Amino acid sequence: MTAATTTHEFQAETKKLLDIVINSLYTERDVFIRELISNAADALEKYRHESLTHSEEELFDAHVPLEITIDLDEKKNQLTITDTGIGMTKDDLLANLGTIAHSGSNTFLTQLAEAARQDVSLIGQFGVGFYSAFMAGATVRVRSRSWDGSEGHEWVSDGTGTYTVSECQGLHRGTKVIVELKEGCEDYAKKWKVESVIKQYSSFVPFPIKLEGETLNTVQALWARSRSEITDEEYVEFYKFVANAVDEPMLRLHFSTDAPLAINALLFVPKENLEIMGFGKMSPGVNLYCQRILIDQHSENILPEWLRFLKGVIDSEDLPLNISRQALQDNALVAKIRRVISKRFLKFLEDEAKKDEAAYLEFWKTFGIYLKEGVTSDFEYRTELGKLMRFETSKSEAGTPVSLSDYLLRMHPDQKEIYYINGPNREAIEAGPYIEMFRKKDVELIYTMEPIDDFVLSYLGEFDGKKLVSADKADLSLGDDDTPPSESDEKAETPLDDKAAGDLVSWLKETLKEQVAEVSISKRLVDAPALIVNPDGFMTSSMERIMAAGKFEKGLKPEIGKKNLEINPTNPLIRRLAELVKEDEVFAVEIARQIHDNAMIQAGLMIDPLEMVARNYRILGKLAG
Ligand SMILES: Nc1ncnc2c1ncn2[C@@H]1O[C@H](COP(=O)(O)OP(=O)(O)OP(=O)(O)O)[C@@H](O)[C@H]1O
Repeated sequence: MTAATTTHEFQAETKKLLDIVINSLYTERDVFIRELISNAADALEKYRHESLTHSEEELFDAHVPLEITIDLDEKKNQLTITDTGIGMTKDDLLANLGTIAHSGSNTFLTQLAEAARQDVSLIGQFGVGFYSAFMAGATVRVRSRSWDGSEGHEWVSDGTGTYTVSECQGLHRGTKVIVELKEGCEDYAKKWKVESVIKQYSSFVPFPIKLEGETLNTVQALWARSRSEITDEEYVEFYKFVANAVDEPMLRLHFSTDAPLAINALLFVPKENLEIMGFGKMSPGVNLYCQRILIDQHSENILPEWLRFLKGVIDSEDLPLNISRQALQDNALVAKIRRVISKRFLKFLEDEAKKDEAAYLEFWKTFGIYLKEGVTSDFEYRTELGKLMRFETSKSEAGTPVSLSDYLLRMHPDQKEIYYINGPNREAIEAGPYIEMFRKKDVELIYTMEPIDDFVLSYLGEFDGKKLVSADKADLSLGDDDTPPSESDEKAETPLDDKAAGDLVSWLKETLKEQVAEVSISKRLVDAPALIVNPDGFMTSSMERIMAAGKFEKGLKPEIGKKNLEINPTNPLIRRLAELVKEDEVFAVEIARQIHDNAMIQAGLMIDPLEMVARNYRILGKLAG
């Protein structure tokens, strides 16, 4: 150390991260070698990128080969990883190795702590990064010199609370990370151990990794090789490398095109969906290459956001090598590649489903939510995505969703629309009033049981030329014969006569004028006394409920638009109500309000249950005498 040594505190989040790394993740220590090699490879990629856009005179140490060297010293119990990459200036050291680069680092920390608690093997996918060095290191020294040739510096810390930075002369370009190993970590100074870790995690690093003079990896771009030459094992190894995964992928797509664009893509669908497991929104997992040179890691531009669950590599020779990351955002060529690959991937899923529907359903269960997100956020792929949607229906088995194409095959010849209804689960839907007429007429009804589903179907609008219509729509018609059961059904009650029905409707309109927009005689109810339907042509009850819940969370008063009430003139309660209006109007009002509330509950729209409970007790009290 020279006199110019300065001491610095780690940022609060960094301290927390170090604490997790040192105290909770020690069972996964091997990871630190992978993380440091991956940082070295990133630094080399960055240097290579700079070297493409600068002349040799502008580059410090331009002649030094691009590689990663690992040296071990058993006597000193020490492991050193050196790269000839872009290096860091003093400011870079302070900014990068004192703070956490992640945006939303607090959320990240909570998720990481949770992952450490649940299953430490998940942490690889979070990328703990440089700080993982402290899993095995008692002291970590980083000597670095930037590609701009400014003086080098040394950063030193024992990971507890502070670090020092001092000038360090005579360094080459790049970074040297010296890990002075803890007691119990002696193996990381032994060749057999380090070699096995590198072979397991880092065989696809695109720069030579030299361990004590011996090159361990064959630098290769797997995706650029022909499919027939690649073994399944190689694919799996590569997947583990790009996805930081420990298991095998669920699906794999490797394809290349020459026209209209030269693209080579190797994409994987993982087995698990960390996002639905509660680990927050995933960042994209596909890296963009041009002529086998990394242009954009975890690229946000090369695929639409809803395909963020994919891992892998996309390589296109058509992109300019020196394109900057900012320029990728609105580059027309990138947009074109995005379209070609997204369509190709969706076609792949369609083919997979044709080959093996059961296997596709596994995918659908885990990742279907992203395809639904695609429907609601990306108009472009609606037709393709429509074919990939799966829902349970009145004719599917419970737990086995079916495609819209299956639905079409079973449609009645004169049926013009595809129908769906939302509910919390199959039982609730089947016990509700909306399904009655569909059951009677043997018309298949799709059950939308996820909150997002009605939005998805509403965005889809139609499938194969048939409109998608919610069964809670007011002016729904299932064909000519809309009358409830009559002669054919022996148990059927005689309906109210027209005059009595008309009077009851007028009375209900007046009595419930604060609650409903319209009251009418139902053409679709079979057994239930009443149901709520939507005069709104776009929103379904489920959509309104979600919007209302959103408002409620923001502290705003949720408002549900007025609905229509349909009553069933053959239902005994409704027929009795018509008489009760004349005998005991006060009580009739209570019953009418309760019928309305019950129908609202069945529509999933009950907002103030307390008022209803009070009324319910009054009715029970009266009945009990
Ligand atoms: N060998 C290195 N050469 C140059 N810069 C480095 C090197 N190692 C780390 N850095 C710098 O330090 C930053 C922080 O590294 P760290 O590993 O903590 O996070 P990251 O690599 O950005 O993210 P992650 O590891 O989660 O992908 C890096 O972004 C990089 O700028």
